[in-house]
Amino acid sequence: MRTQIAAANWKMNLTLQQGQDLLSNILSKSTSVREGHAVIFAVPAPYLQAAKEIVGDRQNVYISAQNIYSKVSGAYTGELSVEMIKSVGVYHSLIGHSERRDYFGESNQFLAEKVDIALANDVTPIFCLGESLEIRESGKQNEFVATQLEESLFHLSADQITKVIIAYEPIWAIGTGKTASSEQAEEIQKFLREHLASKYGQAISDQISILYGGSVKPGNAKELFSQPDIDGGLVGGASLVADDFVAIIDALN
Ligand SMILES: O=C[C@H](O)COP(=O)(O)O
Repeated sequence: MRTQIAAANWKMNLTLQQGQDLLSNILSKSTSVREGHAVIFAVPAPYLQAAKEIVGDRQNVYISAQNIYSKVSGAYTGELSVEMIKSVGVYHSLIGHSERRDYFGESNQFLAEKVDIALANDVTPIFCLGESLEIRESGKQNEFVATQLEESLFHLSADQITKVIIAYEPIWAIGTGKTASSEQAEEIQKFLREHLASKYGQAISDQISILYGGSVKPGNAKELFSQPDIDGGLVGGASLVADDFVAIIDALN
């Protein structure tokens, strides 16, 4: 059984106090996260340490960065390194969120470097991919996400790929209130798993958690997460509301 994951992405929202209150509130309502499940909070960089302190030694709850740079240290003003996040006890990072790809021009090749630096430093990449509305309407979504996988991840060894969490996020469903139907999401996530299997074999592919992201809400989480190739969600807007995110955690299989 693959790990079933509810991952919150706060994006560029909340003050420190608001973030601390939200996290404490969620953890007080979701007191234990059972084996086989994981709850991850991708918080703004200045809050990583405080968030980590709130989580303490709770089992299966993790704090994540929203981005890392492809180098360990050096003259890269404004960037965040794996060594920095590890120094505050954080061992996860989103990599390749569509907002990073779109607004900051992050290419598949550049993201491959970020994945490499993360894995070389025992940081788990939560690697995001997904197609735009234009690509979806042209019917080329499978081809597009296959290229994203190939160019950023297919250089990894079988051992390395099992350490990556993948999040499929159709750009047209992010923050728009339009969710991919559970059939649409399952269809492409099944394809992603088959594509991983074509490279690494079914046994390896079956170990990789593939999350769905894009307007996940309490009302649709259960149906999405009950699909065979959807192993939880990467949640933006609804992760900013304690009761909503707790309901999404509760919807994990
Ligand atoms: O990282 C999360 C995704 O971008 C989804 O955001 P959303 O739940 O607000 O649509």
